Amino acid sequence: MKVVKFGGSSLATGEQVKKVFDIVMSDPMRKIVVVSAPGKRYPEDEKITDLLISCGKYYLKNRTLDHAFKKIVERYTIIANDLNLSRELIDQIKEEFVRVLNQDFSNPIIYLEAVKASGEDVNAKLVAAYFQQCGVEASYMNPRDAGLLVSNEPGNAQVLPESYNNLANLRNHPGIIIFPGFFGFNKNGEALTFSRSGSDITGSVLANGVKSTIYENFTDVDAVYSVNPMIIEHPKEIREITYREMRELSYAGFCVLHDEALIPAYRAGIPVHIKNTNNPSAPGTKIVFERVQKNGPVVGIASDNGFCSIYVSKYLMNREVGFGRRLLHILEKFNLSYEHSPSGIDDISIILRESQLNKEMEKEIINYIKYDLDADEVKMEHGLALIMIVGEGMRRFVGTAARASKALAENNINIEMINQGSSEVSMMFGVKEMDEVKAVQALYQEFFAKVLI
Ligand SMILES: Nc1ncnc2c1ncn2[C@@H]1O[C@H](COP(=O)(O)OP(=O)(O)O)[C@@H](O)[C@H]1O
Ligand SMILES: N[C@@H](CC(=O)OP(=O)(O)O)C(=O)O
Repeated sequence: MKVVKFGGSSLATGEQVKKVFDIVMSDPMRKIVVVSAPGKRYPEDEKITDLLISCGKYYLKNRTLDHAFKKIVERYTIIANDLNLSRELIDQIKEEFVRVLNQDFSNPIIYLEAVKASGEDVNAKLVAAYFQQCGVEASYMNPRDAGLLVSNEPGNAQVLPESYNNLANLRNHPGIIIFPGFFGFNKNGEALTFSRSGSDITGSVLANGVKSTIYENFTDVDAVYSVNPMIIEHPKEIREITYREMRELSYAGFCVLHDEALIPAYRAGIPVHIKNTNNPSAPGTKIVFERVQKNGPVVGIASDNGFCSIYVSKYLMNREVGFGRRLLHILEKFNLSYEHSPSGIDDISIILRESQLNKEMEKEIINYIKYDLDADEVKMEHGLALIMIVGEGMRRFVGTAARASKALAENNINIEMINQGSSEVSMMFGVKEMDEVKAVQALYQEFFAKVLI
């Protein structure tokens, strides 16, 4: 049995849904199909999930349907019409969105979660209706009926361990199951979503639950590339990558797969295969336990921006037992998570996502650190980009950091900080945001220009 996930780009139009159908039908092992809500048809287009967020917020405030609602119904209507689905189904879709928008308003956060989840839920019903119309035994599966239980963390839910046993029963379900991605239910029966792009997580969780032979994740690119294709044109394709390498790269900016989508598959030893809905015969990328080392130490280079650093210096910090703990405790008080913390004898930097902070908090944090920790200097630096070079081979190859630093120096890029991951499969370079693209290009030249993948 195989679990197959199709992302928003694979379901953005009726034509795309037909491709999805052909792909599923071409392999009788493909029994569980996880779907996202329709995504962008072209770069400036809007994703259904974004439209739902804006429409839900508006309805909550004004109790009237706005322009976003019209666009949502229009998108599903176009898709349904392209697939020759009945007028009745289109009316049901509209009624379903009106029903979701008129649910209990008492908890605005829970309300918005249900609205967000409805994009996937309605799409799964639509896709199931199309499969049935084509004469295939297929049915929509509600995550609540399947027992997909999640934690009470709106917009960032985690799967509860008991879900896996519940989901195992799907193995006995007749025909093809069309399962909405992106959300599950808490123990009160309320819909809660994973973080954005979380349908990838649903696919991986289902793959683990039913012990799928493989988890196939269909998207709109031929493979995972060694670098974001928006930065380098036609970058080298990765054929095989380990779970650990892929998790590092996903977390650091390879948005092709959600970084939390690897662990459930990994724990059950299920390989993940990234493939292209628009070119299903392309070999794609396999995510596996171990791979044969080819072509040097680095498998991929990811980057992301929107980071800041808190630099703290204090003479004899090295001798002060508990300094690090007290510093991190201050961040904990402000409910801040951090990414890295490179340190020296008398100083330490904490790298955080800027979006967690505002000016007020910033001032307060600096004061706390200055006075509670009696620091000599505390400063906040904004506008940082983090570049991550990743590869299991880095453990064995000598001189990877030197090659990377030399490539950056030759391109006149100042390195603000360097941090090697403890597992030695990743190395982080902090640069100014304005240097991000140039830095990725320089590193790509250094590590991939002469490689034959
Ligand atoms: N290293 C990479 N390899 C492949 N795609 C990448 C990479 N980094 C970023 N991407 C982007 O990820 C996109 C696919 O992810 P996403 O839009 O979430 O797909 P889906 O709609 O299938 O969920 C690609 O179109 C590509 O622009
Ligand atoms: N539709 C949700 C979940 C998702 O996974 O979407 P996509 O497959 O288009 O990344 C989102 O936009 O976040």
